[in-house]
Amino acid sequence: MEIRPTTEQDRDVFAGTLYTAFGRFPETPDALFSAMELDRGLLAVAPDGRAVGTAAAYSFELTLPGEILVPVAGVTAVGVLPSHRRRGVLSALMRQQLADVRARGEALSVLLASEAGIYRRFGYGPATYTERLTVSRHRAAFASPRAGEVAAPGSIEVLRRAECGDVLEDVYDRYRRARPGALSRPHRWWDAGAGQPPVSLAPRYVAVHRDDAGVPDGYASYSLDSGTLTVDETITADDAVATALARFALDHDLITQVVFKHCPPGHPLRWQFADFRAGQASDETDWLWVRLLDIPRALTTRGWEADGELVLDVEDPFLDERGRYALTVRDGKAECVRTDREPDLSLDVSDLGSVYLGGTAPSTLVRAGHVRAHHPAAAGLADALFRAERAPHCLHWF
Ligand SMILES: CC(=O)SCCNC(=O)CCNC(=O)[C@H](O)C(C)(C)COP(=O)(O)OP(=O)(O)OC[C@H]1O[C@@H](n2cnc3c(N)ncnc32)[C@H](O)[C@@H]1OP(=O)(O)O
Repeated sequence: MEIRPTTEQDRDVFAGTLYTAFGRFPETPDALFSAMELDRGLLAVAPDGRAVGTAAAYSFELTLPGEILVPVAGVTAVGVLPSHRRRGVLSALMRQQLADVRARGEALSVLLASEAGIYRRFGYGPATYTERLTVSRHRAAFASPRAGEVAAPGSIEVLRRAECGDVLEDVYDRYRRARPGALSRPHRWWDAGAGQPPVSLAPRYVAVHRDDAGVPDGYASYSLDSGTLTVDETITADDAVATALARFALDHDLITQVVFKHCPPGHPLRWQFADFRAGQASDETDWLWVRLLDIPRALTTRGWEADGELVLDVEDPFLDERGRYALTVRDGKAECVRTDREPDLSLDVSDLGSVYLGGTAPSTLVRAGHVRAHHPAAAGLADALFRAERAPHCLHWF
């Protein structure tokens, strides 16, 4: 079997193979295909010349703790024909793709996993989480007066998605730069309506918040159905604006409940209600999976809030690599060098991916038996070091 890069001429065969892998019959070519970077695509071709597997990657920027932006590969469009599964086609695609990502100089690769059982073996670990919050409108009074005080000054205008122009793109871009775990949404995504609402052009209303000077600083896209107002996403870098947009949704007439999709775990909204049980969290799930391809570079690039030292023994079975690294953080800057000192923790590269953005505590993985702590203080030390001031969150779908 051959793994070969794709070109524009492969668009139809790539799409056909991928759709068959997912068992779908799209009536029109998926808008997502207009955002596809076919120079980053791979086809697995059987000896008879038939394409049997696909993989691709988008070029995104990921925000790391410390508001540091890095280029990453956003792995996507992975599929193998049902007739050719469990013969190593995906493994061959992943091997080639990881080599390509490294060759491009990207230290990290990320993805959303269709099934959680697939990607650990390739070195990916779940790193950000998301949940939905369902709020009964009639129990949603804020604890006054304190919670009301944090609402932002400014105004809200309701637009249709098609009337929003560049507003959503601009607001999203400011938001994602300040939010660890967030991905860029390249212009062509907005242009082509590639993705989920409100990136797609599906009919939606959008509450656009503007500050006192009239500059858009937040939005919530939503739809109404059978008494439920569903918010696809609330995007703002300002907590007070998020509060104003939540209040707007909760005060909407003709509804009994508001469903806020894509909330980061620990969202402050529940704490703002007089009745703590007014909001119920559900459907917690992993979102972004992270894979480190250059461990010293990845560790020295992210921001750090606590000083400390840790020796990590990292195994990467898929790439047949192993390394022991001394990570030293002083004044928020990290150094990471190979060492032969005794390790504090031994872990798989997928577990390093899970803790990298600060969204998974190393001690949880020690307790789960994934990570080995070599002395009693090691897990606590690692927790203090990897913790991010703000939990990473990603809601971009790709
Ligand atoms: C980022 C994204 O695009 S996510 C989308 C992923 N794609 C899909 O879910 C589409 C439907 N599924 C498929 O197309 C295929 O089943 C794939 C791509 C998931 C797997 O392709 P395959 O060619 O069968 O995988 P391959 O034979 O290389 O398997 C490698 C290993 O992963 C395991 N594996 C493969 N798929 C799965 C799965 N869905 N769940 C658990 N384990 C899996 C195999 O058992 C094998 O394990 P082993 O090394 O211990 O023997």
